[in-house]
Amino acid sequence: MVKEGLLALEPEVQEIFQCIDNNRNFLLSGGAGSGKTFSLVHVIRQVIIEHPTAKVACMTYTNAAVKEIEERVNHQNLSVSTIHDFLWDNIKHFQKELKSAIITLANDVEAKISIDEERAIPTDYFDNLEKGIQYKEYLKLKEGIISHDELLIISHFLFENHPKLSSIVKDKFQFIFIDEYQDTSKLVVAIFLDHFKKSQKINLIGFFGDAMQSIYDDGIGNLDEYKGNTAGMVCEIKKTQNRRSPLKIIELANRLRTDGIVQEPSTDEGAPNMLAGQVKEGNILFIHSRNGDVAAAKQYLTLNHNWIFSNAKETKELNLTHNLIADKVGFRTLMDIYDGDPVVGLKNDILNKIKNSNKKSLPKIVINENDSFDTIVDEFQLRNRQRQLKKEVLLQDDKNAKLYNQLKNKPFSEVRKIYLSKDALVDDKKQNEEGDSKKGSKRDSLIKHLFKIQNNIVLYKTGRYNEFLRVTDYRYKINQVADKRTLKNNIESLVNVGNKTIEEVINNAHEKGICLIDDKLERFIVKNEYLYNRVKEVQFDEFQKLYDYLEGKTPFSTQHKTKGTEFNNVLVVLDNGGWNNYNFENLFLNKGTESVLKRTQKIFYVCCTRAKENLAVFYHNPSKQVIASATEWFGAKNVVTI
Ligand SMILES: Nc1ncnc2c1ncn2[C@@H]1O[C@H](COP(=O)(O)OP(=O)(O)OP(=O)(O)O)[C@@H](O)[C@H]1O
Repeated sequence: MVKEGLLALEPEVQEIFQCIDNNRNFLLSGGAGSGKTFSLVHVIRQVIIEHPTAKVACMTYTNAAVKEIEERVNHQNLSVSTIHDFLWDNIKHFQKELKSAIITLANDVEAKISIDEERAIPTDYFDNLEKGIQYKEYLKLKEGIISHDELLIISHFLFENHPKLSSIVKDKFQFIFIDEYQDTSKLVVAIFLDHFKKSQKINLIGFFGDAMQSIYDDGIGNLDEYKGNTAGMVCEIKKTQNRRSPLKIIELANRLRTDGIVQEPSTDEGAPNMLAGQVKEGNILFIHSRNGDVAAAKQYLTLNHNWIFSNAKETKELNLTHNLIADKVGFRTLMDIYDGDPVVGLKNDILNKIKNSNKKSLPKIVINENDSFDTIVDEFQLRNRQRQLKKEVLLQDDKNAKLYNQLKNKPFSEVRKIYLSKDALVDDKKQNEEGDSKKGSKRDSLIKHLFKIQNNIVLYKTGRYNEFLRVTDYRYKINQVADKRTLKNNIESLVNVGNKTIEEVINNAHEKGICLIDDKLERFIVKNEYLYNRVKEVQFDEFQKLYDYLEGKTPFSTQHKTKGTEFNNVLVVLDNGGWNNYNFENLFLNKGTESVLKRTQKIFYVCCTRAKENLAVFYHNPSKQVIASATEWFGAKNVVTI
């Protein structure tokens, strides 16, 4: 029987439906730009047509994919979420089992969950929790709060030991699709492919992804051990055509792949890499210089190849870390507060020492938590006499000394709670409309509040008045025309932030009724006094630069966050910023520690394959051997020195 609309679909999607018809789980694999995300959307749409009563869950990592899927398939039977939210939604109501799972795991020395208690954890340990077990951005196991890593471990345990749970989820979702499967944890794959089998109910799991693009160390990498044509295994369907990249980039990408998969340009006239029935040629360049000046490379591309870096939608500069980008965009102070606080660093060193002494067979370090931070620091310095005295070094710098003095007399029990993470600042995952942590934004409440203020400013400045009226807190005050006039005056006085500090703008936005200081922010300030005192003094216009960066309005992105996206012009900066998990020299020499080499090869593959027209790679001061490899990969005339 010819199915509705199916013939219009690509052959690989038709193959997927053969698997679906035979109740076989499947894996759609293919190199970058082969159109996996595109196919995922088609599969979901077709499933909804063919199975109008079935519920479909789709899990994905990248913002680009969430947006694309939500925009293109807007249907009540489809729920798109992260894997973590999916798991939590499905286990959170089983509080009794959850509590018992955590206790069992905490008492198992092999398991990676530990409740910091001297004794074995009794079975009634969580009986008096008011809100039960909760899932949050941070971990407080004693209070029943689990975070990302624990969620995976606990979910795995529950599905492993309660086949009924698998039945419930299988009944709820007849189709479960997982995008970018290569970066999914092994535990998650085990839930869907091992533990689901313990239930007789029928549902279908589909994976989409590319083993060469597994760029996070905690992912499964590939599904090799699950591939097969028998029930419960995954049937692999390969996409070999490339629809994104021009010829030269496809050729380069084929060299970079280490698994022997060779892509060919698509024969599809409608594909983005086709022009008048021909696949585009494209351009690739390897630029190097002695001084490592990326700005000079950009100028070269602007003058000689007409790249327009101010067009953030078309042109991107990819750097390995947010830290490498902070100076270029202009949010260095904020980055240093969240990612380089020397005093909190010292506190973390102490905590790590204590933690390690618990694990190793060394004498256990016991401290008095009521002692002042200063006392504990001194104690630790005495113990580690051979090391440089960090405190003394730290105090030589006036700014650091000021920070140290803020904390030195506080009890250690209080200082230990100061937790700073750059994710709270630079997570690019937007919060959902309800503003809750639900959809997994790691931004903290202060940064979320600043985003809210800046959203108001941007909407007004860009003339999107209706949207502005929908988001501003002033909306509740508007009863008559005069109120709108007041609002206009208020927002106009807020828009020009000049040299105002973050604190001044927060207060200003509150007083003018544009963005009110809410309970969440108030609680945050009380709980995070040290952090707030630092952030509040930074100029608001520095935050505005960060905002533009996270909203994709600057030409910068990290190499990891660029996965799943595509741009006309891509400049890849090969600088590891001191992060020795990556080694770009060894990438070209094909040597070095295997794990580092593989990791670097994969990130480089991801970066190069983002380009739809032109790719340039910038390398600071390469050796002769690196240039020799680059010449082989890029072609002699495409290796230029500036
Ligand atoms: N069947 C198709 N017809 C027309 N355009 C397509 C088709 N499939 C994919 N494309 C386009 O080709 C480009 C690459 O597709 P897509 O982003 O889905 O690839 P991908 O395999 O998910 O890539 P990556 O692994 O790099 O994320 C996109 O611009 C997409 O819109």
